[in-house]
Amino acid sequence: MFNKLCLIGVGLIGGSIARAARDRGLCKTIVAYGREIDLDNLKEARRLGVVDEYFINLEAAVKDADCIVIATPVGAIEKVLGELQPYWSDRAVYSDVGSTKGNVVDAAKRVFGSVPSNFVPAHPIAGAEQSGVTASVNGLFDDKRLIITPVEQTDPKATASIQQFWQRLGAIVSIMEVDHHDAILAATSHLPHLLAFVLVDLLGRKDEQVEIFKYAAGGFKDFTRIASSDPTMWLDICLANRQKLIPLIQQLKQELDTMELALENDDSQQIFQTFTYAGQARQRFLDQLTN
Ligand SMILES: NC(=O)c1ccc[n+]([C@@H]2O[C@H](COP(=O)([O-])OP(=O)(O)OC[C@H]3O[C@@H](n4cnc5c(N)ncnc54)[C@H](O)[C@@H]3O)[C@@H](O)[C@H]2O)c1
Ligand SMILES: O=C(O)C(=O)C[C@]1(C(=O)O)C=C[C@@H](O)C=C1
Repeated sequence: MFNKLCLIGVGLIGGSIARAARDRGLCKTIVAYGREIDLDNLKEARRLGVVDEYFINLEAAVKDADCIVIATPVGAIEKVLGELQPYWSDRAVYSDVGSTKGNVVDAAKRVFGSVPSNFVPAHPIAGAEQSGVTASVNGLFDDKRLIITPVEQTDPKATASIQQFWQRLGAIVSIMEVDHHDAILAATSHLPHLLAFVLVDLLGRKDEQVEIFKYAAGGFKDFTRIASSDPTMWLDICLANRQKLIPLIQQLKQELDTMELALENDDSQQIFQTFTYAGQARQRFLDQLTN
């Protein structure tokens, strides 16, 4: 599909894109760009054969690349776009994988005046709590969703090219408005991560934390897996999407208040109804996953 794929940032997601692209023979050459502080990770990416070559010089990295994917934390994307601007090529298609899209589109507007027609914002809804190229895996995107959020200026040909790329990487592609993407993902990804971080923070500060964790098992482990996620990545996501996240935190506080009151009043009906409805709603989610 592409002659040269350049990944700006080759961590869990960038590395998994490279692996899938290689597996499926989608690109002749795959290279990565990183900063000097990323050198160990870049060397590891080369050693593992995830990329053919790595660069700490951006001009050399993007030279002759016909697809450039930004796979850094979302807080770094504006800086990366600024650095890419002098080498921006009309012959290439550009994309990103950031977990939030509004801030990426705003960053592109600030850097370029308007979103370049060959920049196609995208977000794979697949990942893990680990980071770095050593956490990258083959098949991460197989049958997983990927959302593309083109804007008015986006060239339909560039959108089609990124759509085809992700389909051939194994993903199920949807197209969505930027704002809608951020609202949906705030609910199903950003709020749960914030909750997991806050719960473990609360328990981890208690005097009896050693004992608490000693007797914690599956339920706690399942609920808190995502609290092991990278703090920088999640700081960036939560700040970038705070407008959508804050109203959800407020609704959650109300729901917790309702539950507290129900417990105080021994209101079994209210508690049972909530638990039953939640179980049914989760079943609908599971059914959708398998269909
Ligand atoms: N981890 C997930 O589950 C997941 C899922 C979907 C999307 N995302 C999004 O994908 C992006 C990457 O996440 P990840 O999990 O691969 O993170 P990661 O930490 O594994 O990889 C990010 C890489 O970017 C590099 N980097 C950071 N700043 C840079 C800069 N200014 N210039 C060049 N390189 C830089 C880092 O050295 C690192 O190798 C994030 O925007 C994240 O929101 C993550
Ligand atoms: O499974 C995980 O550990 C993830 O964090 C993956 C997950 C999520 O489902 O919330 C995290 C962030 C992404 O933007 C997309 C997917």
